[in-house]
Amino acid sequence: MTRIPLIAGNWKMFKTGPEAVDTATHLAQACADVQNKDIMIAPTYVCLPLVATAIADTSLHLGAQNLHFEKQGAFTGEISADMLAAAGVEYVIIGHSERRQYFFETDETVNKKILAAVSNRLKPILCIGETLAQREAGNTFLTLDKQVADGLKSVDPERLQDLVIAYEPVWAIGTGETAGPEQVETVHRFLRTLVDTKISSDLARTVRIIYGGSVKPDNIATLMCIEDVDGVLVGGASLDARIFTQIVKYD
Ligand SMILES: O=C[C@H](O)COP(=O)(O)O
Repeated sequence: MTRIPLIAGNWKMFKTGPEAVDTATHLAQACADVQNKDIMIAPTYVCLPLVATAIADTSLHLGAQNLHFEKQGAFTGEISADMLAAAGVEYVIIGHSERRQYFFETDETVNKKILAAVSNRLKPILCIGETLAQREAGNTFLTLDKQVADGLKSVDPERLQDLVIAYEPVWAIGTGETAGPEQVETVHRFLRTLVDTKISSDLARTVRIIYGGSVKPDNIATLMCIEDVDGVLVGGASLDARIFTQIVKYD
């Protein structure tokens, strides 16, 4: 089973519209010759239509950083899945640890968001990861098991064909700390086995499991050599088109 690597950039709350268009345009030009890799960028909501236009005739894919699970309604400040789809969005990041930590997202709301995403043919990137305290308490696998099981609860596996799972140890995000290759290999193998045993063997073969947490040009090759690592979710190092291009073109 060949899984096309996904190199995804999460721009978090950075860049104005013109800055996002400029970075996306430079990235698209620099990566025009890249084959057999999916490159995705996720700007802020207000930049989505601008970036969608800027990358329309390029190989780049567009993602959003969040969504609301309701279709519409009195939810001030929120955006629904079908609004994202109508804006040209293809992927959506769900359950990022910053959303869980600062905006009190739970596995239950993550689950509703996954359901809303797949109902609107958006490709969900389910973010999971243990905190340092959970790792030190020996609860890494327990934490990840729960996040996957609860996050994907009651979702028909047939609708998860485009699912991406992003393993992002919370202690490695924006800290310069990267999980060691053995740690990443062990967790990714665990996650694929988990999908196999608890959800579907077919899905276990196709699901892309990507790594996030201080990915940089100097560690990307090591990470991508690891079995069961199907790509990366990059924060800080995706903000500069030149640096992100080095990550995309790691080989
Ligand atoms: O979504 C991306 C992750 O939070 C990783 O961020 P980072 O590459 O800045 O550590």
